[in-house]
Amino acid sequence: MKNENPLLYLLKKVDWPKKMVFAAMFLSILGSLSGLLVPLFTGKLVDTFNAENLDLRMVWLFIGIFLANAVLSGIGTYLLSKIGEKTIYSIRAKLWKHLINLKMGFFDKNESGQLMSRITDDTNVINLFISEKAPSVLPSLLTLIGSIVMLFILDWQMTLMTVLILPIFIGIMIPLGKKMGKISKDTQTEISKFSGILGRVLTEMKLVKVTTSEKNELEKTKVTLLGIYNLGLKEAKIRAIISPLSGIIMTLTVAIILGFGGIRVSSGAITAGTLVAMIFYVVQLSAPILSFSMFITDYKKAVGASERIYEIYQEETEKEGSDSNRPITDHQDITFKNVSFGYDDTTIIKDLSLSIHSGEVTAFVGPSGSGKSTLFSLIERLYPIEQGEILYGNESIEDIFLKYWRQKIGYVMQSNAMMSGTIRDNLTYGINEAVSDETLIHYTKMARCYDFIMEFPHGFDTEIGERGTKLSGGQRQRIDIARSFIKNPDILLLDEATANLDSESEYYIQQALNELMKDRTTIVIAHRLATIKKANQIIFLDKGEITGAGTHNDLIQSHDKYRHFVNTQSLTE
Ligand SMILES: Nc1ncnc2c1ncn2[C@@H]1O[C@H](COP(=O)(O)OP(=O)(O)OP(=O)(O)O)[C@@H](O)[C@H]1O
Repeated sequence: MKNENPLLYLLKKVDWPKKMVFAAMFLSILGSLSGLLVPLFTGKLVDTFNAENLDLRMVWLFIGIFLANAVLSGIGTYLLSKIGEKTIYSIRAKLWKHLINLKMGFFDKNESGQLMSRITDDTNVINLFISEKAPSVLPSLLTLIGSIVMLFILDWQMTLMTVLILPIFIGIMIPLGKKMGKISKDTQTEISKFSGILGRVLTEMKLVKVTTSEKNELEKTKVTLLGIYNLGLKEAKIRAIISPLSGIIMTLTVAIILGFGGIRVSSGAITAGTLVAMIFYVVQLSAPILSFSMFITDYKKAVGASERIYEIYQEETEKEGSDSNRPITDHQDITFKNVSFGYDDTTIIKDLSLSIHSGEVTAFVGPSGSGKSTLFSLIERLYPIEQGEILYGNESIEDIFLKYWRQKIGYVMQSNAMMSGTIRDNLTYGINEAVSDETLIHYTKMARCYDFIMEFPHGFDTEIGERGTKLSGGQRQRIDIARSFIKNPDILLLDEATANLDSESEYYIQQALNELMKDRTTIVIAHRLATIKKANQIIFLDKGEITGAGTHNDLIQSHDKYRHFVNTQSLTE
């Protein structure tokens, strides 16, 4: 696996349009072969012209071959490019599909801007290679080999002298190509770093402004931008060597042919027509030689870009769990059995066992960093459990089809995550069937957000800006709650927001939550005394361990830390 060619690895993943590949190859081969006849006929024409009996049929045949060559090459090139475009489409679509299904841990480790750069910039480099460079390989190769063969046939001694230059050329090109590959890989890394910074800064612009960090951020990007600039210069230097070198080799070859050719024509060893044909072939050779010399560098660039995409492919996607058709019984208890978990080496959840009864309210309380949100992530199966298991009824949640499991759960996050788009888009995000206006009105009324939505001129179709920035914190919470109403989940994970809201807003949210929690298994990270008092059981979590469980009254009497917690946390009444 280690030494696998990453570009080849990506190409193997593509669904090739086999018939089209075959047709395109056939046409390009035909085009190249007919192209090889053109110099030969030109030579013949020169010789016949000299003999004073110009054969008109020959002229027509020549024009015919010339036109056929042009048309065949044109169609062949188009088809090859079409295959290139299809290939890159397939690579992008598959990469995106793989990426979106990766485990949460991957997204914790990688900056979103950098990932975006891999999907856009890196695939662009590969795109250039596949849809523009690679399709010309076969026709170029045929023209190259064919022209050399024809040259040998016409005059092998003279040809031998000219092709001796080729190994020198190749000997220079290969190390240059390698260097170019490395530069390209470094450039892509720098570009993705730059995209990473852009992504980070642009999404947290408010933080940048209020901390007056513009200058610092500009300084950071300066280094990266200079890095990209210097790498660009290095690349330009190599290209500056390659282009004139190819020119020199070309001129040298033509000079040899002309010099020796002149002598051989005058000595009668070859005809003038043969010399014309030979020069024609040498000229025809120059295009493929040039494109091959660049091809090595473009290939190295594409391999460099593929390597970074290959790395993403080596990351594991989320396990879907078993059979997608097996139904799951609703309203089951959730049981943690000796669950241990850590994001990396440090254990966050330690050998935790607990039962969450169906239809009841279980509240988690405990100091910051004790692992409450982590437990929610484990229930959502965002991270794989290291030891133990979580059961739904008698079945491990890992065995339930992932999509079904997550559809059973409504998660009202503390951050009240929103997508840019309209209020309607956000209310129905993740819901696959059409949601009628009546349903929206019904549930937004239950979530106490209908009135404020209607105050906007565009109602449900109001744009809320990136991550809902055009809404207030309280408004976002209620839209998030309404979203959960519409989803109608069996299990509700509720991370109560700690944001201090005015008493009216707080009252509405409380009403909405009470409504939402009815007839569901509710697991709540509680910050409101009202929620805690209502809970059927309260779990006190401390450094990933349960140190107390019971009702509010039980714990107030028996658990010192709990009593202290309730008294000092100034929980919202
Ligand atoms: N994605 C992550 N990667 C690595 N470590 C993490 C991650 N998320 C949380 N942690 C760590 O896990 C520990 C528990 O965090 P968690 O968010 O579960 O605590 P919490 O009890 O919900 O805290 P709070 O009440 O402050 O939200 C913390 O030490 C935190 O640093």
